[in-house]
Amino acid sequence: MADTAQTTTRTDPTDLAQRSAVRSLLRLWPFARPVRARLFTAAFVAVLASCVSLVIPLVLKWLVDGPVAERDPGGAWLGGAYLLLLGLAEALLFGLRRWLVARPLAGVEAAMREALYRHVQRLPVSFHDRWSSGQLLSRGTTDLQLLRMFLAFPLTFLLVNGVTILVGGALLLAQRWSLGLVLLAPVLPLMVLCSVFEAKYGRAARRTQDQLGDLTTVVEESVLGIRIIKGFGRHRSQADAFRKLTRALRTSELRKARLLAWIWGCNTTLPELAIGAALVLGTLQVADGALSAGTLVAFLSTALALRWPVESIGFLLAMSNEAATATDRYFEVLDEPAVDAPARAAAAVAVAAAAAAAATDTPAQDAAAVDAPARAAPAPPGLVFSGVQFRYPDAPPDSPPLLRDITLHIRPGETMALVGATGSGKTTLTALVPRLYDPTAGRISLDGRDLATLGREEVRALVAVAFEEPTLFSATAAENVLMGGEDVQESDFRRALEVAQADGFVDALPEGGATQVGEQGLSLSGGQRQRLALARAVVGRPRFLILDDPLSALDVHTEALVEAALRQVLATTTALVVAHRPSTVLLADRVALLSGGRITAVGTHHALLRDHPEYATLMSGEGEGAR
Ligand SMILES: Nc1ncnc2c1ncn2[C@@H]1O[C@H](COP(=O)(O)OP(=O)(O)OP(=O)(O)O)[C@@H](O)[C@H]1O
Repeated sequence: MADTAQTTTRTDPTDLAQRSAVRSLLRLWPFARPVRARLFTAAFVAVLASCVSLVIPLVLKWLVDGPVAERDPGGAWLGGAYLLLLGLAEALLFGLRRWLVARPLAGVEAAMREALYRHVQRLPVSFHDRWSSGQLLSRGTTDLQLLRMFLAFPLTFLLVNGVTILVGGALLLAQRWSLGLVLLAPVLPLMVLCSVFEAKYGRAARRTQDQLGDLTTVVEESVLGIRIIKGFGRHRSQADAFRKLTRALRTSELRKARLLAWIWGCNTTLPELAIGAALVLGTLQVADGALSAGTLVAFLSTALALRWPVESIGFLLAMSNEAATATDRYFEVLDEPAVDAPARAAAAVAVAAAAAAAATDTPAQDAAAVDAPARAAPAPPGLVFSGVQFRYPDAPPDSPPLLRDITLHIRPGETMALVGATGSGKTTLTALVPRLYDPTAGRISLDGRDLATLGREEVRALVAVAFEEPTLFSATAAENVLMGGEDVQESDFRRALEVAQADGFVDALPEGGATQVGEQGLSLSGGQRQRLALARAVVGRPRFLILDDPLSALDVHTEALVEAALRQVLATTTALVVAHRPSTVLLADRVALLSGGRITAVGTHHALLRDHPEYATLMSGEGEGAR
């Protein structure tokens, strides 16, 4: 998984070189827009606070040249009071800034997280095949935290520091232009150094954040696969993989720390040298009587007040770069096209092309050659596959399609068993019906309606599925079942439990249906999980039921009970059931044999046993690929 993540989510170094942090960060605007008033007010308040701090040196100048020089204690007390008030005002303004942004920015982070989650849910399964869960998790957690921190801190303070440095620089020049020039001498070299730093840090930040995603994947897999790890004694190899990744991450973090230390050093040393030089020159000028002591104090106080804004630019740039990287990573997911719209639009275009071609008999017919005949004729009721072809998006382009010219008609109310060797594509074929993937050619129709033109909601209302690997969520047993249908009644719930022979064990759970089944339902046995998944599939009384070997983890006795109950459900629905064993096949009215990517035979179990040696071998469990 970690490897997958590396190949699918790493950014090309040339992309990084061309990447502009500002352009990346500008993409945050739609999310920040609703709180823009607060953000702008907070920035204004912070600029005001910073300017207040620059007034302090001017009061000092007045204090030193006035009351102190004239030995006026009353004036000195007054000066002290002014300084205290200015300090207090600065602190209050900064406090106000923080109050202004804290709550709205938590809202921005939540909205971005919600948008990401919603979008991830709508992304095609092929996206999830490519992306590791850790990379998605780290985008939804660490990256979004970085973005909130950027909006709260560097975004404001880069502006505040910029304004402070400009105003402070003007004050320095106004107080003593020759000393001001000495002090501002490092500005140009620092700007060059900062831009070099920014480019290098951007690359290091990207690497670190990707590595963090890989690490999250390994941790997640280790937690979910703890039984396998313990069962096979794989602690050491898992620990080695983890250590390798943590070391790589540590190296990247150290590189970032080194870069930060380097820019911090430059941002501290060069201004300090300039202040030192200005101090020496200023003292000589005071000694010569060319400069008042108060002006020198004010000058140096202003210079010292500018120290923090200059020094902090390094880490503000670092945080901004990390935020730009986090934005890129966030939008890499958000920019992925979601399932429904394009597929439906494409289908509509193809249907229109076929209809137009059929009407005019123009060359457009060739363009829609694969689909046109199937689309022109209305499909009969039931579940119909017409010339369906499928290739996984990540399969090599020169490889033959996994499914080719699949043509199959499951009549309304009929149950069709799908039999084939391991890896022949049975699961893939069933995955096309709930539109987990769309066929690369051909058409599937449900009661005459083209599947490609149906929205997710419509497909979900018509089709229910139970996969071989039953997935449960960390919720109660009842919630896991009820998510299989809309507006499900208590009576439907009990019926579904009975059909799946799950009522006995669910009632025996400490809190019955209200018992939490734990992450992935791991607190239940494999057979219990499968029965709950089956109950979920039948609870909504779907018109079309897709079962992928749903009885494989049941003991012989329970399997017989579930089969008996399933027969009743199958009698009222149109079903496609992947079957590996004769007992499951016997639930079906007819059987389709999938071989070499095609349906090579359709008939009753007994007829196929008699006429098709391949089928007989599969059912006897003798074939190499049979299960
Ligand atoms: N997401 C995917 N991306 C690329 N190839 C895949 C993907 N999922 C499955 N395949 C490949 O497609 C082929 C068919 O897999 P599928 O799971 O449909 O077979 P199956 O007949 O259901 O097998 P089994 O009986 O073992 O469950 C396999 O060679 C598999 O490696």
